Amino acid sequence: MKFNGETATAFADDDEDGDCVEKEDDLILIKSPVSPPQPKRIVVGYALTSKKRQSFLQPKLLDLARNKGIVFVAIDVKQPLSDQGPFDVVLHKLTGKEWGHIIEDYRQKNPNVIVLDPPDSIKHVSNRQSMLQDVADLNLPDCYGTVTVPRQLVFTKDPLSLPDEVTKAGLKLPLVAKPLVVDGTAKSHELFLAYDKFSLAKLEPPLVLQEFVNHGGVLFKVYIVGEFIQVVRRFSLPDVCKRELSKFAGVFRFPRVSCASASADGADLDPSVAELPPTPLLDMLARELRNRLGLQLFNVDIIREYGAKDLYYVIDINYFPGYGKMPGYEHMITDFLLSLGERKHKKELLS
Ligand SMILES: O=P(O)(O)O[C@@H]1[C@@H](OP(=O)(O)O)[C@H](OP(=O)(O)O)[C@H](O)[C@H](OP(=O)(O)O)[C@H]1OP(=O)(O)O
Ligand SMILES: Nc1ncnc2c1ncn2[C@@H]1O[C@H](COP(=O)(O)OP(=O)(O)O)[C@@H](O)[C@H]1O
Ligand SMILES: [Mg+2]
Ligand SMILES: [Mg+2]
Repeated sequence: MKFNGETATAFADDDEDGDCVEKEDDLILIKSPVSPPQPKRIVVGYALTSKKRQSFLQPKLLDLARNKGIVFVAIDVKQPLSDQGPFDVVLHKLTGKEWGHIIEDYRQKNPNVIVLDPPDSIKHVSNRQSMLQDVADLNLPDCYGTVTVPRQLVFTKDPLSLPDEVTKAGLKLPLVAKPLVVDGTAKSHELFLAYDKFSLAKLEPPLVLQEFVNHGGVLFKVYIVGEFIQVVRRFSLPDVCKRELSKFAGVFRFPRVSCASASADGADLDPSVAELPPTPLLDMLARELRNRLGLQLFNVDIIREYGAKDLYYVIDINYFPGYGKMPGYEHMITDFLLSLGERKHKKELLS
């Protein structure tokens, strides 16, 4: 097409790849796309137990993710991981040493893939002693309250020597006895409340014996997803009074109260018990723990000592917890995955 002695061009239809084909007489020029670049699709491979798949990959998460260009792809653990993908992000929560080796090897060979989270960091929080060590070492400024851990003793020997060990360590009754290692089994969540130290001999080591802290029967679960934080209230064990302690003896198994999806958020609670920990305190705690633990997906169980307004105890840290119970979790997860995709994309452009 000629116009004023100059060559004018007209766009033909977009081709399949979005490149534009420009026709000029019998000359065909291929031009780069004129529309802004489309955001990259994020492919998330996941290796999860069937229980976790059901609770985490709910339709509301999958739908929102699809709308935001995030696709979830199941990893086949029976096939080599390197033959699958390519993935931008890998989410995993499976137990066993073998899986740990597979994922570590994959991480090393694929440094551009974001693996959530590193197996060594997960192992660190699967032991009830090491998981709290980082909290004990924190030394956060006290301006919004004090964060510490209950006094505790790790016991791995003959159970008959337990009462003596408890006396030597100077631990105060009652005690919570917890299996040392958390491995995803129901047994690793079988906890006991001990009213006297002699009955402890009935329990099976390795154990962590932790001083019970009265906290008004409410626990705060702080869910962390990268830089996002959300806190919910859950029901917990009731306080133990001195009279009760002098009246009873024995060890009592107690149910997983705080794990139940029933939230204590709407309950009619004593305001001094229900008041959430200050946001700046939780922000600081989450940031420090994320860095120290090297984890992005975890939650922290916190209690506040009854009658001591600003004294907080971290009692448990869980890797990749039950996010599906958290209201609006699908937004937090998809926003986080998008931020990872963006970070990965920028890194690739620079390399
Ligand atoms: O399944 P859920 O939703 O009860 O999640 C469990 C968590 O509950 P929470 O979100 O803290 O209320 C649970 O937290 P708690 O230890 O109960 O505080 C654990 O993280 C559990 O994993 P594992 O058995 O320790 O490997 C989590 O189990 P998995 O989902 O990882 O199997
Ligand atoms: N030191 C403690 N003082 C008071 N209550 C506790 C203490 N430790 C645990 N609990 C209660 O027991 C529940 C389970 O203990 P936790 O350490 O969180 O184990 P799990 O990993 O099985 O959730 C807590 O949610 C809380 O209700
Ligand atoms: Mg817990
Ligand atoms: Mg736990």
